[in-house]
Amino acid sequence: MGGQGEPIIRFEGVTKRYDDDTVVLDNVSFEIERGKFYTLLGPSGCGKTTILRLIAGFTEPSEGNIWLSGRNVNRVPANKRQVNTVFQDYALFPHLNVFENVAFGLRIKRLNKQVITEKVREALRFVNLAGYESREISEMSGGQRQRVAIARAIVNEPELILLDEPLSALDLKLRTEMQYELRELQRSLGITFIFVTHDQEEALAMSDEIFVLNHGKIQQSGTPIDIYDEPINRFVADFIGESNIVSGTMLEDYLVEFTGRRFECVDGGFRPNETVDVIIRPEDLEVTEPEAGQLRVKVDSQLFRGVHYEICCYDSAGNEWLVHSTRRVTVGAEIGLAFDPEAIHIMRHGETEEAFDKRLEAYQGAGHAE
Ligand SMILES: Nc1ncnc2c1ncn2[C@@H]1O[C@H](COP(=O)(O)OP(=O)(O)OP(=O)(O)O)[C@@H](O)[C@H]1O
Repeated sequence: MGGQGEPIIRFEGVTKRYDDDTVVLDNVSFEIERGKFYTLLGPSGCGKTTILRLIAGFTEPSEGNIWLSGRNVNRVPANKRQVNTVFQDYALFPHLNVFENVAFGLRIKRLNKQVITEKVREALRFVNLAGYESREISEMSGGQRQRVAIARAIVNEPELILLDEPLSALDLKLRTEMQYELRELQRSLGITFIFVTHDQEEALAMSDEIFVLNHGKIQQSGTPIDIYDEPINRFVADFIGESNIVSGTMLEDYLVEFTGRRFECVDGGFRPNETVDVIIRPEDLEVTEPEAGQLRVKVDSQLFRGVHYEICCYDSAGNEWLVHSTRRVTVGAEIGLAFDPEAIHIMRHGETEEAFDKRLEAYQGAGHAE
């Protein structure tokens, strides 16, 4: 096994192609550090499960290399890898009780009886299921089954646990509880978790690092705050939360034009007069009197959402603006919308992280600060 500084997983130019030549992962490279909670986030079919299957060894890359703790595992079978997977349907054995489900892997390893009992009890304590040892799986609720599946993974003391949409079968309340519990469990065990979900709120709440995927490519990776605050392209901005996205022109560094007006912003590094996507989050727009805002819009509809009103408006060019405001407005009225330069996020249309990094490097190389 590699040293502490070594990433636990490294993908280098990994492409996965199926027989009919469909490319489901396209030249993907990333590193996973030890002891963190990672999330693979993206819409259905974007390649999340394929990445987990490649890590676990259930499938091989068509091109590129995969390293686990510094060792190339391209041809290493699943049972020779120190990886445990928690599947969406938990894949528990219905004919075995809770204890035997958790003990299964240890029995295969032929550990002695007393060691098995101790380890299973400890794993069940960790997931708050002490006392449930002799229960049948059919007598357990969805959330409890989920915990059994996790106990079964952690009892093997793996360095890495892969979780493929493990919360998707649970109702909203239980799901939120389990999100919290899983996060706490990962922190206290210090094991690397790689969690797959298509739910952006879940990803934001749980992760140290998120990889946003689309069409077999990593669109952006970073902390939840990085990804939420500085989405790299229209896809990420849209996928990660509600956003207002309009077309604009970058006139020069820190000056952008959209809706026929010029606005100061905090982004640079674009070509003069480059067409860009301009993004402003609904919560960054403030409702003002019509003449006091930078934008003048007409209110089309308003919904009460508990913590705020969700207001849908249109400007005179026909652009839709979604606003989250604690202030109630009148449908049909004209209002103003105010925002800070920091609230304006500028993106090159369809730009990937790789292209973004190159652009930023060139920009900084030309003597600009970030
Ligand atoms: N054995 C296979 N043969 C051919 N195509 C496959 C195979 N397995 C997966 N695919 C295709 O690969 C693509 C990516 O699948 P994958 O399961 O990785 O997506 P996902 O992001 O996990 O989606 P979901 O959220 O729906 O589970 C899909 O278009 C899928 O149809």
